[in-house]
Amino acid sequence: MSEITSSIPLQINPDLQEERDKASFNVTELTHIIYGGIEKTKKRKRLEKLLFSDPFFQEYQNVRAFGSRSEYYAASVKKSTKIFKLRRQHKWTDEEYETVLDICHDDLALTLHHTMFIPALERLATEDQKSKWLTLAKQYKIIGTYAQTELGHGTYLQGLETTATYDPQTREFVMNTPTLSAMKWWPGSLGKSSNHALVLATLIISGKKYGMHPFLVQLRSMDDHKVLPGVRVGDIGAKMGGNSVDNGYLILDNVRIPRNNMLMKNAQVSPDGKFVTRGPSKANYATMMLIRVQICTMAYQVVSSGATIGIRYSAVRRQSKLDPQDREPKILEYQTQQYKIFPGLAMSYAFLFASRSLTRKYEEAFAEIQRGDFKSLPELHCLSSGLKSFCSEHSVRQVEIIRQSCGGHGYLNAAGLGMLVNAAAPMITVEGENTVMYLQLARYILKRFAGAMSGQQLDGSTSYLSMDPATYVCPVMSETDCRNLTALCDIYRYRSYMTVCRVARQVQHDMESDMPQHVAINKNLVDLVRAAKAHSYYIVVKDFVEGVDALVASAPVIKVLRTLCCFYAAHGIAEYSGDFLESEAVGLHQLKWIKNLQVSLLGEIRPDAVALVDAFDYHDITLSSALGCYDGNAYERLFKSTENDPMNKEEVHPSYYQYLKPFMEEMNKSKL
Ligand SMILES: CCCCCCCC(=O)SCCNC(=O)CCNC(=O)[C@H](O)C(C)(C)COP(=O)(O)OP(=O)(O)OC[C@H]1O[C@@H](n2cnc3c(N)ncnc32)[C@H](O)[C@@H]1OP(=O)(O)O
Ligand SMILES: Cc1cc2nc3c(=O)[nH]c(=O)nc-3n(C[C@H](O)[C@H](O)[C@H](O)COP(=O)(O)OP(=O)(O)OC[C@H]3O[C@@H](n4cnc5c(N)ncnc54)[C@H](O)[C@@H]3O)c2cc1C
Repeated sequence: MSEITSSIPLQINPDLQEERDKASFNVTELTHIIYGGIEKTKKRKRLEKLLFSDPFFQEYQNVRAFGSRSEYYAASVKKSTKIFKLRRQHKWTDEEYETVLDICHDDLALTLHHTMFIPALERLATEDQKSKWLTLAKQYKIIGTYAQTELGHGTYLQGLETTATYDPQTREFVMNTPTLSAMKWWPGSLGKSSNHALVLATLIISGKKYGMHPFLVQLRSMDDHKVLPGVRVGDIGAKMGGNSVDNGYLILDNVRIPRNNMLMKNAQVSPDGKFVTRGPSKANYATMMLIRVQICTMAYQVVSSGATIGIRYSAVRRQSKLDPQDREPKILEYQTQQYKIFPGLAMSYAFLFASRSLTRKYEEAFAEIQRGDFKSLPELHCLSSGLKSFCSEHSVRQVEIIRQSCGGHGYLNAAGLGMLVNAAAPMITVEGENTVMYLQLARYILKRFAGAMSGQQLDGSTSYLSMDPATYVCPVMSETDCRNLTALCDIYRYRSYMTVCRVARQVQHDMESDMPQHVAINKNLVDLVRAAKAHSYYIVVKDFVEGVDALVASAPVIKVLRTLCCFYAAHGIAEYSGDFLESEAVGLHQLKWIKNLQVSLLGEIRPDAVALVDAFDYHDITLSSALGCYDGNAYERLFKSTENDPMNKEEVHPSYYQYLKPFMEEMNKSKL
């Protein structure tokens, strides 16, 4: 009788324990740094315990893995409502609620209610409107979504076709979807869940268009959830990932809403149809900026989860031979394996510091904006656009590399990596498609560069554009200098400066050659995006270096973070060496030294790799990966995962009786 069973051993896999035993630093200390202190870590643990003591959270994993789309959606609605109830019961703050979402690590059916609907009401409604709608939304007496994107337009907001025409006779807006391409298409929680939507539509008064404004529209009856007259709403279909969310379509046919349902913080329509604005013209774009900032944090969570799975698995998987006399090594010993996974590990810490810095800037600017001071808005818009694009692009790419690094098992749903990649992929598209957002940053950088050229003293993230390039000497003079974080940061800064400078001069030259501005810009779009990427890379490296420099921590923690920071910067220079050489930020000698350093740092990070991912302190249910579990019993967990698979419920699958059996019988009788 075979002794092979799917029971999970009680002890930690010795290969993983061995890694933990040799860590050079205190993992708990680093965990506290990651979560912002002991109290916050403890609070997170308490929330984790509260959530995961409910068996539903375990069952949910099964539905997610094996349920139909409809079952998955239903389970996700159940999960959302459970969380909403807990939120009310425990009076969670926004921060605590966000922690809960991090712990759940999955798109919830009703996510948009908190991530966009409520923030939009907070940012776009007047105080009177808030006291009505925000209160109802916070008490879950209405459930809403943010319906902006249309079938024909997502990026180009000025092209939105949904109309809100003011009727002064009845003091109502008449909401319409005039064409097929005008139907709302994509909003999360719209198809089946929400009974209200914040519809972004072009305001029309007496035949004149006044741009995009927000209107609160009731979609479904509050008694039986039936769709109201004039409204057509449904789900847009299955997606690559995120199928717990009912992204929807919406068609409005002469739906009348009271005048007060236009959110009027930034612009008002008086009862007799007069239009007045307050604040900057882009004030109605405020909710998108908030989510762009949050996407940077999400990118950190995605890449750090991927790194945790990849590193733990690589420490327990043994394959092939290094030393022919020795046993098969852990695949983590192979330099190529380290080269696939450690960039994701270093990126996790880079994005942790960068997203923290961006969030701080956002909070400061938001407080100013609330006081009516909009001076930081352009800088924040561009910084968040660039970092949203940079962090999402790099994290999604890196997690896919990590998935590949787990070989065949990485392709299984039970590995958790495919789901992670598919759920993270939309970060590249949502809240402004990355290329378009990079171009928003590029436009800002060009203006700032022009300002610097005309002698303006710049501040903020672009202040370095005032530098005199003639004074630049590569700060890496010897191999040892390569470990100097400030020197590496300077190299990024100069590369960014030169990339910006080159494209700015080219655009200027093209325009001076009588090319219309839009032609000159389009001719240089690829280089403009390159400049925005170079600037974003510099900001992330700078935030990482400054973040580590400012840390108050033990020497071993500082040491390991400096090593990671150095690796992150060196790896970027090696990966994009063409750009760094072309901009003369480094010469061939320096590049060779930096590449050598990059490789030797792989070996330095290796002993601490497991401890560095343990510090993220992800719960097994959060990671949802047989390969990345804390105990390292990957094979047992993989085998165990097959038990719940409906494919294995019967010894003989019904398809045998339906198709295979008759086919075999026919073949056996055939004389051919
Ligand atoms: C939790 C995860 C859930 C995920 C849910 C996903 C939800 C969603 O996806 S909701 C839909 C998101 N949609 C988007 O993000 C749309 C992206 N498009 C846009 O934001 C705009 O169309 C955009 C910015 C590309 C162009 O805007 P447009 O009005 O044409 O302005 P544009 O002519 O380019 O710029 C005009 C000025 O406004 C500025 N500006 C543009 N946006 C902003 C802003 N948000 N804040 C401040 N200034 C801004 C520009 O910098 C520019 O300044 P300047 O004149 O000084 O150079
Ligand atoms: C999972 C998911 C959830 C979403 N949730 C919501 C939601 O809740 N609410 C909501 O309103 N929307 C939502 N959206 C829609 C999302 O915001 C849009 O898809 C996004 O803004 C991109 O717009 P688009 O689809 O029009 O892309 P497009 O603009 O059509 O992009 C296609 C290509 O055109 C290029 N392009 C377009 N314009 C330019 C330009 N000016 N310069 C250079 N290149 C350009 C882009 O770079 C891209 O390569 C969601 C989308 C997804 C995938």
